[in-house]
Amino acid sequence: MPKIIDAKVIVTSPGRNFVTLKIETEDGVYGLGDATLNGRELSVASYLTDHVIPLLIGRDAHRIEDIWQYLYKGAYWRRGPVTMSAIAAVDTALWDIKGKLAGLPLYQLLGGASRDGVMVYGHANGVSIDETVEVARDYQRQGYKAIRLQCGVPGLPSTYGVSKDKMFYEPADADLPTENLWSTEKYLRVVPELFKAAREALGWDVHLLHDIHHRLTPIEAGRLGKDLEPYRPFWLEDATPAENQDAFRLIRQHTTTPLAVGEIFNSIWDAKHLIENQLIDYIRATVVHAGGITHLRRIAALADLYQIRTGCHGATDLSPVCMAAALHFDLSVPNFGVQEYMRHTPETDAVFPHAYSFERGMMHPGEKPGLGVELDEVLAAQYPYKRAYLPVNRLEDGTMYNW
Ligand SMILES: O=C(O)[C@@H](O)[C@@H](O)[C@H](O)[C@H](O)CO
Ligand SMILES: [Mg+2]
Repeated sequence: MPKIIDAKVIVTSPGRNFVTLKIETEDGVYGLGDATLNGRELSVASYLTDHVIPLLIGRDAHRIEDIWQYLYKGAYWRRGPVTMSAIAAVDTALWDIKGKLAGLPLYQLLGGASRDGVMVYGHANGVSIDETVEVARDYQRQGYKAIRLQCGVPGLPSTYGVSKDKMFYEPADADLPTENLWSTEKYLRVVPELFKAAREALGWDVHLLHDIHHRLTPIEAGRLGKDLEPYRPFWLEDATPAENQDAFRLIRQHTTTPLAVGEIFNSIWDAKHLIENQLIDYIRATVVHAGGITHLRRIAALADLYQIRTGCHGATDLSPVCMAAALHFDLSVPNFGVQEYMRHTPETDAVFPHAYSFERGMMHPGEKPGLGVELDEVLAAQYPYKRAYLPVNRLEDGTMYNW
């Protein structure tokens, strides 16, 4: 058996923080797993170093399911983003090891390719409608088949999704949380105008998406969904906070615009009611925050029974290790929908050399055994951890709100 003899956590910040688990086996094969939890990174690093790594030493790296169950059931305290990101990192690293030992890219172990490539969506943003549409046009020229549109809201100094750098979006931008202002009324006026302008400029042969980022009540989301129907959006993302899964029923009663949710979900229990009641169309749970490849496959299998497709989260805080894992999953899973792709900076890509590639709107995980991602530890050591928080949001009267 490939016995686990060592494991360690590597924290590096090549432009942003990443937490990576590296597991080594007796025969010199190692695997990597992403454990990055944006703005709360060191809690997962500690969970792994102090509480998980001692449990791994001496185990058979091939027993992925058993180790998953051991860490999930054995903790007694189930679920939660810290626990599930830590379990995800172990799970991903073990799949990487299994692929390397088999001499096969991971997607082959997951049943082989179900498609030729993975459709991804890019994040087009600008302070104004015109600027956003111009950036979207640029994505279209690069061959993107799906584009998410986010623009500034007139009257608000800043909002989710709009960045100074048009190529790289990074919300965790400060040593203490940046405070943003929010007005639902102002926002609801601008988004239909944005979609109208985008359809006029880009035509109908491109999928257009939008992220509400948890900011509307169900009835407000129903109204936005209805207002956008003439422009046929591919999806509306995170329309309302999903702690109350039944909130999505109210949105559904008012619009046929497809709904996507789940980037902050950490287990199948967060999605069970949404899926079984067909309250959503796309499930956005991803490898690192939802218990790894093993658990994500379980979520996708449940979703498939209800014709719900996958749309994995893929922002910059999901490391190239997670991106690679997601692409192997996407290529193999029967009910794939789309994959988010926010480019990493060249500094990040240099620390994590990888086999996955992008061409004309489609991505492929590559043919290297395992995940096909490396971690240059010498380079990583040059970028020490730097505290960085996600922003917070307040209404114009100062009330704390959802970011
Ligand atoms: O869909 C997305 O990409 C977002 O909602 C993210 O930018 C999200 O804000 C970050 O990943 C938070 O860490
Ligand atoms: Mg989102």
